Amino acid sequence: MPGVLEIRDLHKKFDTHHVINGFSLDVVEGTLSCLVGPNGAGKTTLMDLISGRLKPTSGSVNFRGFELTGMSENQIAKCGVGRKFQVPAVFKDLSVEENLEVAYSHVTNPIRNMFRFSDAGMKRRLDEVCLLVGLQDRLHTEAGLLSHGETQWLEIGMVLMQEPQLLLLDEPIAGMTEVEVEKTARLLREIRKSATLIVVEHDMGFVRQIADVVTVMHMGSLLAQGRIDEIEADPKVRDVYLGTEEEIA
Ligand SMILES: Nc1ncnc2c1ncn2[C@@H]1O[C@H](COP(=O)(O)OP(=O)(O)OP(=O)(O)O)[C@@H](O)[C@H]1O
Repeated sequence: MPGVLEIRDLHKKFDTHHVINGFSLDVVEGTLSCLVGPNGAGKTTLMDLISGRLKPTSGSVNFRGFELTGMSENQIAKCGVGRKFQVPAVFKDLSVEENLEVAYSHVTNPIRNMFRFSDAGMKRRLDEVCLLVGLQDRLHTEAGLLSHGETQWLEIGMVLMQEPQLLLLDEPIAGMTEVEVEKTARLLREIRKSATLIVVEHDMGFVRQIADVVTVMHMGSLLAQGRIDEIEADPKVRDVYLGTEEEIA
């Protein structure tokens, strides 16, 4: 099946340090892929290259026919690629609703910010997103007063305001309670109904819960890709990442 995202022979060097080393990948539309691999494998750098935060040394990142490598971060966002970082970047003094409004205006058009209260499209999206991330009862709460989990969901909501077709998430459950993790798993499966997701994740229990496809990186290259059971049984993945059976369990 053709990929909605096609990465070909991607390289990124920081001086002499070859961090992404001939990485190629096809991501199928409507799937939730988990990107795993040892510390320093290049996962975050890869997300930075897809979202335009970094420029590759060479290679191609094609999303829905658009070559992203020559585009700015903002242009890439407008093409439908949304990114959520591990550390939330919400505006703590603004309410949940205001944060979502700002996120909507930011990508559509900054000038829209001035007219946001009369924007019916934004209101519709705000209602949809609040319901999806479960913050409909916290609309008027200052973001700084939210729990850790709620803050993460707000930030996911802020990215969703831009209606991304591809959503990149960096370790979304870091620091969450068990209940929050369950809720986040449900949320990501729900988002998957209308978008493709790539989630960088270390927690293999969570990966088992959510992933359609698992992509394993090692030293800047693709080591393996497949269903979770295939990945967990793959000797080369066990060698460099998962370790022994006891460690997997
Ligand atoms: N701006 C930079 N300059 C130099 N080296 C960098 C830079 N950014 C990342 N690196 C190096 O690139 C390598 C890959 O880092 P990256 O953060 O992408 O790995 P990762 O797989 O996300 O690791 P982790 O799971 O620990 O977050 C590391 O050795 C890191 O030190």
